[in-house]
Amino acid sequence: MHDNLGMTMGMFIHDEVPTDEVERREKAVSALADSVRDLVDATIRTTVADDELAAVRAEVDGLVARLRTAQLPGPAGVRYNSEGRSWNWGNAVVGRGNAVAPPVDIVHDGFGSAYAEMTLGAAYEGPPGMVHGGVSALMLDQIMGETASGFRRLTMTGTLTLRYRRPLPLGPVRMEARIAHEEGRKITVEAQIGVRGEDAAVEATGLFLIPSWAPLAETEQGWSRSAEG
Ligand SMILES: CCCCCCCCCCCC(=O)SCCNC(=O)CCNC(=O)[C@H](O)C(C)(C)COP(=O)(O)OP(=O)(O)OC[C@H]1O[C@@H](n2cnc3c(N)ncnc32)[C@H](O)[C@@H]1OP(=O)(O)O
Repeated sequence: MHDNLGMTMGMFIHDEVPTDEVERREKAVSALADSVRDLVDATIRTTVADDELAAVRAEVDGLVARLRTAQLPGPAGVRYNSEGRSWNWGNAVVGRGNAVAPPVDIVHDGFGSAYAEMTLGAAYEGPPGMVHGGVSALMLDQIMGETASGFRRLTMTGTLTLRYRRPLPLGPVRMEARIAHEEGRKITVEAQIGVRGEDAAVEATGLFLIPSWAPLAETEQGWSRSAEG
């Protein structure tokens, strides 16, 4: 039988880059990702003529070639240094270098509770003018996982249950998560996303597990910034 323990702690990359250097690079990478996100939005909504599209495409291809002159052999991974700083610039939700990720900035207001406010544009559409249900699920999974972990322990999503109560319009949205219950390696998190100040559009309950291969105890320093399984 194929076991499911394909992951190990060793998959997290110890990368001894000083924290100030990580932060400098993170700023630069985030700025580029923001511009690329803008490019995605502009691509979706542009009505310029076909020959102008072709001209823009040639310029974009040139930029891609420049970035490819020096790059990692695979995904960005989850990295950490011995100062307790971690970074995961490719993460599908909070990766600072990931322009495909929605513009989410999760705030942890104490252990076991978090929120995020963001504006979702044309790139996240499902039903006309509404946020795609999978995008809501994606963002909720991340905030719930981070809430379960609190950057003190490693957690992975075991089960995620969503109830889509009403459509969520594109535009400014808010999500919130909190730990509802905890027992051994099992952490239950409740969350919701909706228009700020209105009833929730999507409610979520999730069971997050500290995998059997990960330390159960909290780390001494914790991870000061996002990492994920
Ligand atoms: C750096 C930090 C920052 C962390 C920041 C976190 C941000 C994360 C955001 C991203 C989150 C993701 O996308 S994570 C990626 C999506 N999730 C995954 O890929 C997980 C894939 N599944 C697995 O790797 C594994 O099945 C695990 C780790 C979930 C469980 O394996 P295990 O650790 O060996 O667990 P096991 O001993 O079998 O079971 C322990 C107990 O849990 C129950 N259990 C096991 N699996 C499940 C399940 N899926 N749903 C419900 N319950 C389950 C069992 O019945 C058992 O109950 P009992 O008998 O004890 O009663």
